[in-house]
Amino acid sequence: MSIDLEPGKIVKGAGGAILEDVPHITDWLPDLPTYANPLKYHPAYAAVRQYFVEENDVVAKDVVVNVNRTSGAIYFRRAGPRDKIYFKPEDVKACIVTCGGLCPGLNTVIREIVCGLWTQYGVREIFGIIGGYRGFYCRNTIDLNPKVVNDIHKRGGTILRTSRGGHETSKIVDSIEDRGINQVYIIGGDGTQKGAWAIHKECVKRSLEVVVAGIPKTIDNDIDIIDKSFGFDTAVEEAQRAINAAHVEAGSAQNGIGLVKLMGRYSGYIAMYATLASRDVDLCLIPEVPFYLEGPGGLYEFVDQRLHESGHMVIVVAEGAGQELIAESMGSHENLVDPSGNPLLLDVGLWLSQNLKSYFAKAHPTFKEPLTLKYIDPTYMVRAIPSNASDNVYCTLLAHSAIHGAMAGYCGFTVGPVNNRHCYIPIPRVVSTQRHVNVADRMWARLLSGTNQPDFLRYKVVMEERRRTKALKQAESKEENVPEQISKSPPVSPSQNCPLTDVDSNGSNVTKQMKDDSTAQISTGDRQFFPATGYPLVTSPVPGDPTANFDQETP
Ligand SMILES: Nc1ncnc2c1ncn2[C@@H]1O[C@H](COP(=O)(O)OP(=O)(O)O)[C@@H](O)[C@H]1O
Ligand SMILES: O=P(O)(O)OC[C@H]1O[C@](O)(COP(=O)(O)O)[C@@H](O)[C@@H]1O
Ligand SMILES: [Mg+2]
Repeated sequence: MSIDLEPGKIVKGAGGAILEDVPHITDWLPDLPTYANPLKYHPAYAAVRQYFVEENDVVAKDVVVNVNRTSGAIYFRRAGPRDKIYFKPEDVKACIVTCGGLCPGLNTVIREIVCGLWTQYGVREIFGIIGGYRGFYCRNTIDLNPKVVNDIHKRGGTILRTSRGGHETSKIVDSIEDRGINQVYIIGGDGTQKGAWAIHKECVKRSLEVVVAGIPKTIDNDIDIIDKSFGFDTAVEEAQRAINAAHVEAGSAQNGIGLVKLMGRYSGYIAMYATLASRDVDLCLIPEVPFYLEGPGGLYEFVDQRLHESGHMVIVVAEGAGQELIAESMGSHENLVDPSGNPLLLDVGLWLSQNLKSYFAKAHPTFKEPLTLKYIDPTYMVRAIPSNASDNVYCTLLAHSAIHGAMAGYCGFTVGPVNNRHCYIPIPRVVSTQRHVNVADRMWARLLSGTNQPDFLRYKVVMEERRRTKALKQAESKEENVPEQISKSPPVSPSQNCPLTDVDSNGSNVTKQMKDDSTAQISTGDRQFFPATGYPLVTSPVPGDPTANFDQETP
């Protein structure tokens, strides 16, 4: 998304420090009055010394730095209650909306925004927008108060319902204006936050006395900058149950494989953490590491080896893994998207199950007993549950940080912890890049050393060879001349030769030669991937990219 930080919001501090600040309602309504924060007189908070955040308190983006390169360090505005607020509590009309996919903890965030506004600030008019963004202009609101939301944190999902698509900025802002809403709390992922920024900009354009606060939600943990998203820990914990079941099934059969598919469209965090937590997983496949099946260093070879060693194994696959490989093996297919424009994924779990079964049934002579493969897909079960204890506390902090920011007049922000301290991050900053598992940092190395799985580094070479072989076969079957670019492929140097075992149409093993060509370009229908790596095309740093932020350890 090409939205930039507002120029006036990059503040230079002492010693070369840079504050990436968030908008404030006085940026476009400079003469607004201020009011004393009622928390000063609140029995619970009045006794807490230094409860209020100082105007110049900031949070460092990076805490691990080179001592010789501290100038130019980036900071965000610290979250928390301010001494002065820009809304009289009795004048506040707040609304809450949830958008995008489900995530454990949504109801807790709703509950804590309602209870926080009600009990800390004395706000009495709080509305729920039903069914995501389109609910602003298609549905009536519901009244929210502490009684209505009292028990909702014990339930999965969102009492406000959610949806994809339907973001029509002007209709939404018309509805905000018509209803007299002046605080808008928007809970959702990267798509939702982009929508929140569009709403904020429209409010500024219309000079409305309205603040927009974003609370980041993503079960995939793919929102950049913040330490971790709420519901992620719960999802990883729940995934353990599926992995345990897969392990039991696999261990109770000769040549047993338990295959578990977990969520993660572009980012394999759930799969990686579930693998690290479980210790029963032999192979973890994530979107950031494209894999291949046949030949040296391939998946079949590893499965073969692990089954011979242990008699069973567990594979965890993130839903976004192997998309290019599947698309390529399917030939032509439709590129479908959901109503928000997110690509609909091909089912890697089913595809992998079928391929493993047919490969080991047809092609593997050393197996005396057939493969027993159990495929478990707990994806929606993992995200439909209520949040666990630590996520509940985290959701509370997010909600409170959001209401303190909004009452203090800050807006156009996404709230979240950076290095464990909550802060207000300009929305453009969190949506301009997507967060990925950094396969060059120590967490992925821990996983590799635990599973001893292949690194699939020869992926590009294998894919290029597959395409060349396919093109040759097609040309031969059409009894045409071999196309010039295929027949004249450069000779392969002996050091680059590596055998690749594949299966011919009779099920026999065929050994081929392939060329190590790391500059190979990849094209797969209309689906877009990073050409040199096969990683899906997204805007953030990717593994192997020298400009990637290697400082950031995974959470
Ligand atoms: N670039 C965008 N601008 C405005 N609204 C968007 C944008 N991308 C997505 N949205 C809206 O945000 C909502 C949620 O987006 P989606 O991608 O489905 O989930 P998530 O927010 O979890 O990433 C949808 O209603 C969608 O229309
Ligand atoms: O079936 P749905 O609702 O589109 O959800 C599937 C997608 O939702 C996710 O859980 C997260 O999506 P968002 O964060 O974009 O809402 C993905 O992992 C998954 O691909
Ligand atoms: Mg998203």
